Amino acid sequence: MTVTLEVADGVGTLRLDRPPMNALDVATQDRIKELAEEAAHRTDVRAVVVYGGEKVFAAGADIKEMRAMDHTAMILRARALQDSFTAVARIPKPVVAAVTGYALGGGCELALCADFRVAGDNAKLGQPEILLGLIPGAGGTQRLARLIGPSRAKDLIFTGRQVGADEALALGLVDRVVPAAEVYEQARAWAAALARGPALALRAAKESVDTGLETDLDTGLAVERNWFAGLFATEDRERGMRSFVEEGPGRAKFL
Ligand SMILES: CCCCCCCCCCCCC[C@H](O)CC(=O)SCCNC(=O)CCNC(=O)[C@H](O)C(C)(C)COP(=O)(O)OP(=O)(O)OC[C@H]1O[C@@H](n2cnc3c(N)ncnc32)[C@H](O)[C@@H]1OP(=O)(O)O
Repeated sequence: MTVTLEVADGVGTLRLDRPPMNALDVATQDRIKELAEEAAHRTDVRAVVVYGGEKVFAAGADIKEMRAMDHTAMILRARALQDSFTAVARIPKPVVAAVTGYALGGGCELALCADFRVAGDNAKLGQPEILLGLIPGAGGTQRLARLIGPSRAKDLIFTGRQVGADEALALGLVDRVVPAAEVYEQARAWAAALARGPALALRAAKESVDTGLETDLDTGLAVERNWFAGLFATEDRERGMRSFVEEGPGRAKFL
């Protein structure tokens, strides 16, 4: 199976394994959607790591498969492709991408669906679709511009150039750069720390920030205030405020 979901200690690892470069064919894209939806609903999954293995995250869509496609086939396929990646972005739990080696095209677009990206010091990211006469087709034009700004996103999309880990960190495309051998370990540790947090408050925070990026300010503020008020009904809120009052500041933190 090219994609699996392994769950341990509250962390679900969405693992791509389609040698040699984790090229994303249709079957893999569909499987990513299925497992993202499973991770979203499983109560034993409180945070997620997306991982392609020690050597490569994903080199993008399977060009050999795409080459056989005609315009009609892609018209029929394009929405399902975006939906498979949006399923990852919509997981209502913290998601950390563990980026080893190449994350190109659809691979970079998959990493953009995570909340955070930990990159190995040898990682190379980019959207090289322009070199194929295409543009990113799995959300990259939207998510990259929202993450690093429109002009930086246009630079990467117009040129198709790859950026190394240090430049990706400077751009804000990745959040942490670690030795290549430690990528999964560090990404999982981050996810595990978040998995210890108040699940509903984390869901509220993610949905409020993400919805705000997709709508007008008034709607975003409405989402925030509804969640803020709603969280007053939770046990986590009771416990958090009780521990502050009875045990002092700092007791409530979980990270
Ligand atoms: C109804 C039917 C539908 C069917 C169609 C399905 C539609 C799917 C649509 C998905 C669209 C996603 C949207 C996305 O925006 C579009 C893309 O992602 S386009 C692809 C973008 N990626 C790239 O352009 C990267 C291409 N690869 C490279 O540049 C290089 O391989 C590399 C990653 C820089 C690594 O270089 P090297 O280290 O030199 O290694 P090789 O080049 O020799 O590669 C090793 C081996 O892997 C194969 N390979 C690498 N990348 C891909 C790929 N993207 N697709 C397929 N195969 C790939 C390469 O051919 C070699 O294979 P080998 O020769 O060993 O057999």
